[in-house]
Amino acid sequence: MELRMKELTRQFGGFTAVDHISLTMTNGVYGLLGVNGAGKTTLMRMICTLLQPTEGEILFNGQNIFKMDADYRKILGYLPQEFGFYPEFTVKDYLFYIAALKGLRPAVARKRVKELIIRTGLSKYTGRKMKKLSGGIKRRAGIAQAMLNDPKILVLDEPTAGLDPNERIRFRNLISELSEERLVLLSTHIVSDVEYIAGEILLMKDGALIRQGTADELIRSMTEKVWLCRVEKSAVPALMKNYKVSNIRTGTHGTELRIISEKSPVPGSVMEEAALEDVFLHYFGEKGGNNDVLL
Ligand SMILES: Nc1ncnc2c1ncn2[C@@H]1O[C@H](COP(=O)(O)OP(=O)(O)OP(=O)(O)O)[C@@H](O)[C@H]1O
Repeated sequence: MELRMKELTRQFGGFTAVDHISLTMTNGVYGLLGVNGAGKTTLMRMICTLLQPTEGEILFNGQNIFKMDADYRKILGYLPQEFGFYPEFTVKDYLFYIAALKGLRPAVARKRVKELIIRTGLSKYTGRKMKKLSGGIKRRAGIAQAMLNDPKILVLDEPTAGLDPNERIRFRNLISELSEERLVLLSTHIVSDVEYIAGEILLMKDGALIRQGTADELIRSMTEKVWLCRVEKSAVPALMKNYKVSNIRTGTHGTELRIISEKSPVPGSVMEEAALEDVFLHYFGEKGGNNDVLL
């Protein structure tokens, strides 16, 4: 299986939200990582045929997905950032409703709903109204609906947004499990969401794909280094202004900063091994302490 984007572009008026992206994906988990407004949702909406490209094309096994139309949607599952549901529906009603919309035969729908309720850990909540579910449980229902047609391509837009750390880990594990024998594309601006489960990480900035690779490959692609610097508290504002600071820890013996920089920022800085969070800051971070995406 192959999903291929060729020079994919989407403009809104004069603004280019997705800028000539060329990419080939096969089975496995792809993590689309970028700051807010990078163009992740726009890209995903095109992959889900909800938005026409201004230029370029998307091919599934060589066929244009917009021409494949319903045949393509049969093999697609999509969890949007905000997904609509009738608030009065119970989880079970909701899943059967989506199964009907997807054109599943009743016997198949019954089997799939049952399987997915177990797989997504929804057994306790089947009779609960959608409007009464917590964010994490609602997203489990969202994943279950996206999986109803056993899609070959599963697209998840910020599936962990607003989840607590436990739910986030549960979700990651679930996505890993679901990724067997299918392509999963998930978008996030949280590094840890993709660090362990994405075989391939795609870095998106201002509509373009600026890098792709495994976590290790991306770490090796850094031209800057990571430094641990212990300084007096009074030196912190100047360092924050002039460097990309990924972490600050204040202790009894002064303040320790983790800084991304080509050269040692202050005498006595110790070079540290880079992590994926540092890669994010290397490519997306700004000097001047404006790194709230990370902190
Ligand atoms: N329908 C639209 N009309 C005009 N501009 C749009 C439209 N949809 C998206 N944009 C713009 O395109 C850019 C990319 O938006 P998009 O939602 O794809 O980014 P994103 O990476 O998914 O961000 P977020 O993580 O905040 O959802 C933004 O500047 C956004 O304002």
